[in-house]
Amino acid sequence: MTTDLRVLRQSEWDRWYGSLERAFGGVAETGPERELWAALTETERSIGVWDGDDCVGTAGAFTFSVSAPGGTFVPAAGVTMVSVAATHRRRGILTSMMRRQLDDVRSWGEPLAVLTASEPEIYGRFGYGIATHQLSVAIDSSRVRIAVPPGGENVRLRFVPVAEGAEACEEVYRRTIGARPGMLARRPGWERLPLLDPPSERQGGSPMQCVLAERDGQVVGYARFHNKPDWTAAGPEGSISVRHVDALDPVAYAVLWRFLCEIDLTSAVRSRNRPVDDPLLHLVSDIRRCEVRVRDSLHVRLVDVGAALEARRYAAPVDVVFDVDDAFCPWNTGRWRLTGDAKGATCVRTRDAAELELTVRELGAAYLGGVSLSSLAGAGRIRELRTGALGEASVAFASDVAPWLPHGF
Ligand SMILES: CC(=O)SCCNC(=O)CCNC(=O)[C@H](O)C(C)(C)COP(=O)(O)OP(=O)(O)OC[C@H]1O[C@@H](n2cnc3c(N)ncnc32)[C@H](O)[C@@H]1OP(=O)(O)O
Repeated sequence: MTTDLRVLRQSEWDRWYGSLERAFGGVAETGPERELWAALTETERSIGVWDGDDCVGTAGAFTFSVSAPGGTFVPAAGVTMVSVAATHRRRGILTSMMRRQLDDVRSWGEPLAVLTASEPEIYGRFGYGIATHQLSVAIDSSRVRIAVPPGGENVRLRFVPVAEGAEACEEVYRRTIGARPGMLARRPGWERLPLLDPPSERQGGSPMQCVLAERDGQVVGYARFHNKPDWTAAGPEGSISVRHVDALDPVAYAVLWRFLCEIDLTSAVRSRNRPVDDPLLHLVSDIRRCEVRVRDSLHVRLVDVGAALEARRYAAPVDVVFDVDDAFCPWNTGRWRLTGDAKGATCVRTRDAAELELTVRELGAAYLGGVSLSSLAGAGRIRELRTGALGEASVAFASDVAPWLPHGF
């Protein structure tokens, strides 16, 4: 069997996307979802694998800018829409697409590739490391109270139609992204993504509802959610499924969570994607009645080790020589001296003795400051060759605020 791997043509998009949909189970998306993904697909950065007229492999790459420790933004390829037809699985088609894609990303000059994985086991072999995690929380809101700091009485909440509130919500999002690593600066068109409201995302609940938080007439936060009514012999047991909560200050944030937890006729509030250091964890009266689960979120791949490590800032002065092994992108393999602090960094090739030995996966995992180098070393994934180098680098790589990817792509 011979297959043809090539850049996607606009005229092929429908067949290409249909092949992707089938690989994810074959349940067709709604019209608005399909239309949005068609508009967002960057065909010239996407590849398809064809067996005759049949599309048997898909992979896309969005043009992203990802927030990094120190408040910088790093150009990144947002790897997406990866699939191989079930009829053609496990004969190397994914590997061939990853090969082509990482070569392309390198030629585009983007130091990073990032993705969210359908299964976390798939991408490590291509040099991706798990850099951010997310919490899912299920709050027993019949028992848990939310503590609001002083000033809550000055925050006014009001329902607005989702479309009417969209611009104000997007502005709040825009103002929050620099504060956490791992967030995406949304390019024009992407503001439509959080407004998608397909039944598959509603957890059996209502269409998306939107509440704005305002102070002195200014929007300072918002919550979007679904309300799922339920009745038992004992009375109402409705639940709230949170889609988004963002606020510009702690008071507005707490007021929004209190609102979500106190909606009449409901006794549970669930959210599938919160930061691992979400202040919510400190607002609740009873953490044991908030089921919390952690999972992987953004996987990061350093496509150009030198450029990537220079593009972020460091929490403490660091001067360390890494010996990097990168089997899939050998141009990264070798010794690199990173010298940096909170103001900037250089990362250049060196012949000096190596101080830390690792693979490019560990650098990807630690890149956004949410996974510590010491923790990776504890798992035997990093070798310290100069005593003290690990601790110094680990402190420097850390981020005060946990990195977080607020939405998939
Ligand atoms: C960023 C995203 O879009 S994530 C979405 C990924 N897509 C999906 O999950 C859709 C359903 N699955 C698929 O389409 C396919 O099974 C894919 C894309 C995951 C894998 O495609 P394939 O062409 O079968 O992979 P390929 O043959 O190149 O496998 C390469 C290696 O990865 C391994 N591998 C592939 N898929 C998986 C998996 N799901 N779990 C664990 N290992 C895997 C293979 O065993 C192989 O290992 P080896 O090199 O040690 O032999």
